[in-house]
Amino acid sequence: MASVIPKLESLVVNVSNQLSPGEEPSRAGAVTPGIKRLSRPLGAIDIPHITIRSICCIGAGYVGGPTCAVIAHKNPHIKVTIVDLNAARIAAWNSDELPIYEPGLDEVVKSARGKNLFFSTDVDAGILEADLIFVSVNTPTKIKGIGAGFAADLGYVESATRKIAEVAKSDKIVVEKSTVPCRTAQSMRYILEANAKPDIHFDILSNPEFLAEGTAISDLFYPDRVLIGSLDTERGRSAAASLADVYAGWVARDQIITMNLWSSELSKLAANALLAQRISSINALSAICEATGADIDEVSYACGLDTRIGPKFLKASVGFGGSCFQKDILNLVYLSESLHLPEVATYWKQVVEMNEYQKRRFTNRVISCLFNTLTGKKIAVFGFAFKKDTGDTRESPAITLVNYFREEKAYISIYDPKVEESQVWMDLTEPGVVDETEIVKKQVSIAANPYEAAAGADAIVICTEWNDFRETVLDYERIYASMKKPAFIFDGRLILDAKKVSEIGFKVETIGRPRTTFVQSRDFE
Ligand SMILES: NC(=O)c1ccc[n+]([C@@H]2O[C@H](COP(=O)([O-])OP(=O)(O)OC[C@H]3O[C@@H](n4cnc5c(N)ncnc54)[C@H](O)[C@@H]3O)[C@@H](O)[C@H]2O)c1
Ligand SMILES: O=c1ccn([C@@H]2O[C@H](COP(=O)(O)OP(=O)(O)O[C@H]3O[C@H](CO)[C@@H](O)[C@H](O)[C@H]3O)[C@@H](O)[C@H]2O)c(=O)[nH]1
Repeated sequence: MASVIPKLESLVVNVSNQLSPGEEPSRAGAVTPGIKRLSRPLGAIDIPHITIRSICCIGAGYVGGPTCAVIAHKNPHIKVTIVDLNAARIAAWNSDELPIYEPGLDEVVKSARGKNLFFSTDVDAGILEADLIFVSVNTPTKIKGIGAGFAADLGYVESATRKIAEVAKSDKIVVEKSTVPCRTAQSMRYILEANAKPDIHFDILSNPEFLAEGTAISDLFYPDRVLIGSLDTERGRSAAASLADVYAGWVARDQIITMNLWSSELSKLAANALLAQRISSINALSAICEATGADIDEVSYACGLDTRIGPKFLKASVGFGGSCFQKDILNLVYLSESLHLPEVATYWKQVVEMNEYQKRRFTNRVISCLFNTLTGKKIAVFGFAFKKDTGDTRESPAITLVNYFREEKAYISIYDPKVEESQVWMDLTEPGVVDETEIVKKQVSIAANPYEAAAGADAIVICTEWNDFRETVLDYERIYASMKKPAFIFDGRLILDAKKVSEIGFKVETIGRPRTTFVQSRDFE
């Protein structure tokens, strides 16, 4: 696998003159009868196109699973088969315990599974049968080789693409669902055409996914937009029309947008970069609030009322996590560097650096409030998932914080309502290091509930904004009674009514609000 990665990457960043005549992406304003392109909705389809009867999705992960389950649920006439090499994951999709937690997902899967929705490890059979194939495999940040730490590892995309070329015996529409660097579709086309059987044609579309974890089902049911990128050729437009029909099973036509392939690929990276940038901006301002007496929630509210800014994604936090934001921004940084645009690269990199700073800054505040030492102290960590309503811990800020606390020789007790215990040990250890879990367990334990986590603790640190941690849900008086005194709460998610909780006796420290306790050098109040 590793040996093919540089090949694909070099194609991705060096293809400026490699399109065939007549296959140049459309120019601004070009309108094809029946298809409105370039940010305009896809209207009534009056160009010939095939009706999709069978879909295969390669990759049964956080995106492939929910997205294609919803497609099946909303299109009972389409057979949808989701395939994956991971047999345990497929077995879980076929069981009562789905492999991912997502509100509403169980109902959607149960409505269609066994009727027109199937989960299988038989990748070849899925490909053979399908008219349209989603490639929804992982595209993690490369950890070795050229671009390590920044570039997307396209090995899984390449491998899935080669498999399609090897197996297909009829024309296929191949859809990039994974988040990929700009011009990956070109690389996929080279691979498909170079390996295809005679007289078999592949059309490639980009159809990035914008769902957020925790709200995946409602995001899929009511998307802000569905984006389809295609070549501006007759075949490209026709393939886009076929995919648009699938979404039109439940999405209004004027929300289905078509544009050129490269705009579509870049729009996905751009949307994530812009969202993450808002969080880093508000987190940077939270540091100013803490030092001045301003309140970040009030600042967010005031700014968000400006209709040009809007209120969403302005919640200060202990830092953004999740499998996408950091990975996709680093991908954009790498793309910018590959295109010899160092200033652009530096600009976006700062969004990630600010996020790292926020996690360090919050940890420093915990240490400083706890009288400048964590040695031997017990810290209860409330929440380990990267956000509420998911069991996903990828890039969760809680992992970074727990590691910082460990370095300070604290004992840490973690409670999260959805994260599996085995996942916590995986996240806190290096892969392949023998017996490391046993070493970690000397300092870290997993609690069955928040009361157990907090018992005997010096401080609670709220890392995830689960509703379960609000003072309206938890009995903080009981928790206070069980803790060492002074008992601290560090609210890294702005979910508590600090006044109410401090009335119980807690010392409450909230991100983006001035310090209330043990201020040595300056009186901020
Ligand atoms: N997680 C999200 O919320 C989200 C949202 C939008 C877009 N994305 C993007 O979607 C893509 C998938 O993300 P995810 O979170 O679903 O990843 P994931 O790791 O949960 O799932 C990917 C799956 O693909 C399978 N796979 C890899 N190579 C395969 C192959 N050759 N054949 C069959 N199966 C194969 C893996 O076994 C895995 O189960 C990524 O590019 C990601 O950036 C993710
Ligand atoms: O105001 C905010 C909003 C979010 N977050 C944090 O940001 C991270 C990401 O949250 P969110 O964007 O809601 O979840 P994701 O599942 O990572 O979804 C993002 O990444 C997906 C993968 O590309 C995209 O499809 C989605 O559109 C995009 O929102 C989480 O740690 C949140 O707690 C904040 O700190 N403050």
